[in-house]
Amino acid sequence: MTLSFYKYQGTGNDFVMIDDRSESFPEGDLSLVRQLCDRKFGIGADGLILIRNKEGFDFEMIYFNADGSQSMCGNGARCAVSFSKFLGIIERQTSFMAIDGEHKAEINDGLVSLGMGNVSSLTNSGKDFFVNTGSPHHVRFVENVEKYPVVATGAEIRYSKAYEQQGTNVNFVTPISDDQIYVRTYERGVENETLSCGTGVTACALVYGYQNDLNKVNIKTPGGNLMVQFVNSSDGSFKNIVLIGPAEQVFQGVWRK
Ligand SMILES: N[C@@H](CCC[C@H](N)C(=O)O)C(=O)O
Repeated sequence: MTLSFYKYQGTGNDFVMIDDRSESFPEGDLSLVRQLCDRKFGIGADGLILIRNKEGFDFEMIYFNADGSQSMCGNGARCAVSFSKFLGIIERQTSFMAIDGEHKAEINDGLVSLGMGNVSSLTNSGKDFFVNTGSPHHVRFVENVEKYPVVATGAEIRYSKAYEQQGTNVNFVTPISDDQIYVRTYERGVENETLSCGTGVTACALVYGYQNDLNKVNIKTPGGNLMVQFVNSSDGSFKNIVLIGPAEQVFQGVWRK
């Protein structure tokens, strides 16, 4: 089998990107997805994205975590927008389909602004929060996130009774200033910490915005900086949510097996 691919990263969350408008990728072959994402025996990535044609939209993004499971991916979607521009499918603005529905996005000077789905509520989980931003996210505020045991505690929460059914991503947050937070994320489907998680930082920004009556939050992650803007209704519901940050092509190649 021969497969042409591109590698993209968005604040260090990295993806194998495949132009699959011909629909030749065997999308049901999850062991192939796992193999391609394997960092020792494959190309290596947090996830794999197929770009396909979709009637009524510029394209469809089909996202797989490194373990073959599927969900919405914010950083992956920003990379998919950048890749679609590279392929000549879009110019500056787009409307595309993802697993959680339609998204609109725009590229300006390498920065991708991605419209996210509305969030109707934040749920309290003890002192923590749960928010679904297209993917499920547990949010915990901690003293010093740079020193926090993200992988050990993240795995404990992800596999806890409360999330037995679907699992969850787990975010740890330390405020840096009135409008900036530092976020580290344990990702379901990668089963490890990633350098950044787009739906995760969005969830954390909404919780911080709710607590501090903000409409915009800057986020630092181990992989770089992001910004989330939103209309905050002050009752735990949010609309016009936009995730903004860089998305870059790293290399292209051919995989043979
Ligand atoms: N890295 C992603 C989130 C990918 C999905 C997640 N691991 C899940 O299974 O819920 C992002 O940038 O949002």
